[in-house]
Amino acid sequence: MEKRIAVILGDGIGPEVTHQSIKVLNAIAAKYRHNFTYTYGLMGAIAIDKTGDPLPQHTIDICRQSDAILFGAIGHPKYDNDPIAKVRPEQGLLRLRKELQLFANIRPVTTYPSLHHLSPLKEKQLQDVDFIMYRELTGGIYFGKKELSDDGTEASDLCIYNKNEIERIARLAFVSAQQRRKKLTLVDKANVLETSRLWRKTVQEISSDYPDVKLDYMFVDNAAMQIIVNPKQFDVVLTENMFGDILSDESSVISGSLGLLPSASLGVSSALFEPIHGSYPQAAGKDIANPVGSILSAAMMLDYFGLYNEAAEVREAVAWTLTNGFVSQDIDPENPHYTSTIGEFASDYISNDIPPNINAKNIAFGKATII
Ligand SMILES: NC(=O)C1=CN([C@@H]2O[C@H](COP(=O)(O)OP(=O)(O)OC[C@H]3O[C@@H](n4cnc5c(N)ncnc54)[C@H](O)[C@@H]3O)[C@@H](O)[C@H]2O)C=CC1
Ligand SMILES: CC(C)CC(=O)C(=O)O
Ligand SMILES: [Mg+2]
Repeated sequence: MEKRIAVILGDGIGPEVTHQSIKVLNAIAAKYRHNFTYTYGLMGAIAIDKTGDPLPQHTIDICRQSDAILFGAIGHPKYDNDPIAKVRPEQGLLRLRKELQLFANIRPVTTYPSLHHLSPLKEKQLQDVDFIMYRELTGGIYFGKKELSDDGTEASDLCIYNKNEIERIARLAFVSAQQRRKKLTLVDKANVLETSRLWRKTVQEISSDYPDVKLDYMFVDNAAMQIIVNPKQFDVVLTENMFGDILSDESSVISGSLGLLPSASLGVSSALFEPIHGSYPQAAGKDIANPVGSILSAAMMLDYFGLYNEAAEVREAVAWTLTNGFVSQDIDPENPHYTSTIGEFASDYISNDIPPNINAKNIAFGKATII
């Protein structure tokens, strides 16, 4: 199969984690005789530095001309710490999502038994957790009108949703629930927010088209608590943009680290795949970030291409690295491995280059060589 992949490495750890995904995709391509070609575009702080624009037209063009987009992360402390900067890296990502109408952000949350003992949560809370979050991605408060008063002492952000925006992602979430455990939880703040009431009304109305799915509702403050105390109650979680942003970072604690969770952002004719984390600037260039969220995003991309066996093999390679202790310092600070080592081992596993009796404890920190 021939696929053109637009790659946006971005800022901070974006390049180093995305390079591991490319290693893994290349191993898949070689093994299954696919031809993946990569075209690179700039976005974020690096794009501002080089062009003055966080999303240059060239990047939009290559994204439109590709079959899928693989994205790292954007963001830089020089903008985070400058509240009056007018041009910001995040504007690039938000604009790209809007331009390509990437309205459905899908974030699966699973746990790995081999990591349970490293989790801050109790083992019994982690067993059998398997849910998927459908986060609306092109509407809501992130895209509403922003205002700052002339004297700079008052600010507002408008949260706006229309029925169509709610319905199109809700239908995807219902279909996902039909293919899973047939439960859909709408998370909102309908006791307070008019937009949330529109979400409830719209989702209620279309629920009759999916009679086999049990629909329930949860206020977002309660959901933030339930995700930690009883995560296995969830199957498909549907929510608006900002709530989904916050709850999915929180959900990553169940898996073990923010660095583990992948995502797919689907639109009408484009699809983008990115880990849910940001640019983690403290780790940039140190080869210590967890690449698994990015690698699993590449697996979601393979699913999107219809390459289900290949996607399953990438997930198997990741599970193998985690089970055998090839993990980064966020997972195991006592015995950490480099980002690049984990990527190499995952791709070697796919290429069948891994000796069966390999053990992380016999590997020097950061070196993909057996002692
Ligand atoms: N999609 C994107 O590109 C996003 C960009 N950002 C931007 O990223 C920058 C940093 O934001 P933060 O709030 O610090 O969020 P962040 O997600 O970059 O990092 C938060 C914390 O999560 C952990 N972490 C994140 N990714 C990790 C990885 N791969 N491996 C191991 N640990 C990891 C680290 O402990 C880190 O301090 C900001 O400029 C922000 O605007 C934030 C979220 C998403
Ligand atoms: C720029 C932010 C809205 C990105 C983010 O936090 C996310 O998509 O998870
Ligand atoms: Mg986020």
